[in-house]
Amino acid sequence: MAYTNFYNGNQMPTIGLGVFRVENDDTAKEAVKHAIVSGYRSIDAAYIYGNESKVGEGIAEGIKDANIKREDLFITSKLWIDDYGQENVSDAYHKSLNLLGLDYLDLYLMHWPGTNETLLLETWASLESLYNQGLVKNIGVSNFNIKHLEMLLNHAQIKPVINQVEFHPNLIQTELRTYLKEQNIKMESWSPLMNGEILSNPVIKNIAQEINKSPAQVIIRWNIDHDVITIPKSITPSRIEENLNVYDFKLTHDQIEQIDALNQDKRIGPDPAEFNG
Ligand SMILES: NC(=O)C1=CN([C@@H]2O[C@H](COP(=O)(O)OP(=O)(O)OC[C@H]3O[C@@H](n4cnc5c(N)ncnc54)[C@H](OP(=O)(O)O)[C@@H]3O)[C@@H](O)[C@H]2O)C=CC1
Ligand SMILES: O=C1CO[C@H](CO)[C@@H](O)[C@@H]1O
Repeated sequence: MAYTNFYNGNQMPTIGLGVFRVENDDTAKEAVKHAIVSGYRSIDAAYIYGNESKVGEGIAEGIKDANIKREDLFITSKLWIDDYGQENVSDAYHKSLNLLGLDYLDLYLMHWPGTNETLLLETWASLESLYNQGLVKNIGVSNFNIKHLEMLLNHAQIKPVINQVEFHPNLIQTELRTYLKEQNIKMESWSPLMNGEILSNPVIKNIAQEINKSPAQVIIRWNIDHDVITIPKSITPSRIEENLNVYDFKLTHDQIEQIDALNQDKRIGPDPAEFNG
């Protein structure tokens, strides 16, 4: 497993398993367990996904079956907008911990900026408080655009280590990526495979054929080559394994440029400037 360094010296696995739209039953448990046994060390969960309890069971069984320790894993969850505000954050954090069966998270993210600046800043201050109390190892944000980040950084005591945003070959986020690099904040990509849609793109398929890898592996490698942490979701054991198996090759400069050229600034999810849950 390869790791990405945060500005604070902590490290996060470059690839993790996403669990959005995974049923809160044995599907979630088995996918997470299979991922851990196959070598994954990072899981991207969220309260709003409604599956933290079965994800937690998968984590517990994965630790046992892979014969590793909790500290070997990097578990992320996200604070949903309904729980923003100073009076709610600590309860929401502990609610996620209880569901996951954990006593700390490696990373807790504000899931969306929302449209209320005061509430955003108050909520970030509450995350800082969790961090300062040693209850969570790292704090970060998700779906923040440059405007949200500038506002946050004007007030924050602690910088987010990460911004998790939509990123795939049709939305390459050049401006935001440059800004995050300048700020020393890591980018993490959600829906890296465009929820499967981009896998049949002829350019991607061509490159995959050229190097004898799958389209998903090409895109995941393209994330790594752009220094973007990524969390492809799969509940299919062979795909879970395939998506981690990208460390024995690199894309050429030309192949990276071909994929970059697929950009259309096209989102499959909401625009953070407007979305409010
Ligand atoms: N912060 C945020 O606002 C958001 C965060 N996320 C996070 O990002 C994660 C990933 O994004 P997500 O939207 O789930 O979509 P992805 O882009 O990861 O695509 C998942 C889809 O691709 C399929 N797939 C996965 N691997 C392969 C493969 N090797 N070959 C062929 N098909 C494959 C999966 O099928 P199958 O499962 O059937 O194998 C599934 O249908 C989420 O699970 C979540 O953790 C997502 C959205 C928003
Ligand atoms: O991570 C995500 C998936 O679930 C949420 C809604 O159900 C989305 O808003 C969010 O972006």
